[in-house]
Amino acid sequence: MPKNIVVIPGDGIGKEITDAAVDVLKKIDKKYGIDLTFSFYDAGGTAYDKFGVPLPDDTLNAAKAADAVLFGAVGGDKWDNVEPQLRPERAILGLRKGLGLYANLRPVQTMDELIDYSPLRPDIVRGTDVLIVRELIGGIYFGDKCEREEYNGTIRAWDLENYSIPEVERIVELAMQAALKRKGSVTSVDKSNVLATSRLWRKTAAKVAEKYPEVKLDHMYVDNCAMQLAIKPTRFDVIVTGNLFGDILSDEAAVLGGSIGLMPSASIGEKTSLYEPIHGSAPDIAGKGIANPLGTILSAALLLRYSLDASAAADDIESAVKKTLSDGYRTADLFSAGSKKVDTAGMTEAVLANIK
Ligand SMILES: NC(=O)C1=CN([C@@H]2O[C@H](COP(=O)(O)OP(=O)(O)OC[C@H]3O[C@@H](n4cnc5c(N)ncnc54)[C@H](O)[C@@H]3O)[C@@H](O)[C@H]2O)C=CC1
Ligand SMILES: CC(C)CC(=O)C(=O)O
Ligand SMILES: [Mg+2]
Repeated sequence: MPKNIVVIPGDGIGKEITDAAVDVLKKIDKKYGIDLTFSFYDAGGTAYDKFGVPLPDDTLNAAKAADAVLFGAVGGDKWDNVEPQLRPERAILGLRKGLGLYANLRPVQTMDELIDYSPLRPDIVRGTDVLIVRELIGGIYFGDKCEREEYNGTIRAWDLENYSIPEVERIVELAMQAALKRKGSVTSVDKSNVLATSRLWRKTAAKVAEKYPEVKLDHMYVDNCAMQLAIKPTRFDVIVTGNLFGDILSDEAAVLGGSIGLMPSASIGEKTSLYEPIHGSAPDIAGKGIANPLGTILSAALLLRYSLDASAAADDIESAVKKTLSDGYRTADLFSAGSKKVDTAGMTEAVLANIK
């Protein structure tokens, strides 16, 4: 049975990086005979320009029916004045909600080959291996919001943060399960000294943890966590947190790996899963052919492992990426004297050459 991969390039560098990952998947498919088929759909500003909506029904329906979704990124200054409900970012939020993708897994590792690319000291980042488990379809990104209302003689806007016990339970369960296969430690990150949602989060996390005596749970405030990631990242194994905090902490943690362009993610939930790099559409470099495709290529590896049960193929891609980096190939975001500077196409060719 062919496996149908729905590819949604989106905006900005989205097409450049998903093209690269599809080339890698095609080569892997030839080698392992997985029988992949690819179908391409619009989303984001690109879809808004064509159809007047950021997430056409066709795209959402195709994603729901797919074996897995590979997503690039959406957004860009061009659509800054579009009304909020039609902004490009609604496409990725709508896909996450529509597919029930409540968990976003963002692994961050510092490879020895890239130790010098972090702005942090090598002795601080060496050995970093963190899995950020971010709740993805709740919290402030999905609560009621008001763009503008009169209040006390002025104008205000607001966004509502809410979490229910089942929403917290299922994400903490997933983090606990992940920790069992890793170093057995979970840090639950919140702001329970201030926020009601965080107090519910913390209590619920502690309750779930009672079922996992072999996992060590600790709680940390998000402001401290942001600092600990910069001064002692190796203290973390699994971090579980809400939608907003997870979004911010994972961009920060990307610095530990060398570049945001390297960071993959898997969004999983009720049925079809979606795979995307953690970065956005990078309008500042879009169309130049210089984006780092490795975050998307590594997301394709996660797709093979989690959605298609093709672990050997996933390992193969990850080894090819490691070898390419240890051979010294670098896109501009990681370039320094002495390494071999390549553009998106050059990096993709180098990875393909390492899949024998
Ligand atoms: N999942 C998604 O579709 C996401 C979309 N966005 C959207 O993307 C747009 C741009 O947002 P920004 O805040 O600029 O974040 P961004 O992640 O797109 O870019 C931040 C910085 O990282 C660089 N960068 C990102 N990916 C790179 C890659 N693969 N290779 C080399 N350099 C890379 C960019 O050039 C830029 O300097 C916005 O419209 C935002 O809403 C942002 C995050 C996620
Ligand atoms: C564009 C946002 C909705 C998402 C984001 O920044 C992310 O998922 O990392
Ligand atoms: Mg983000």
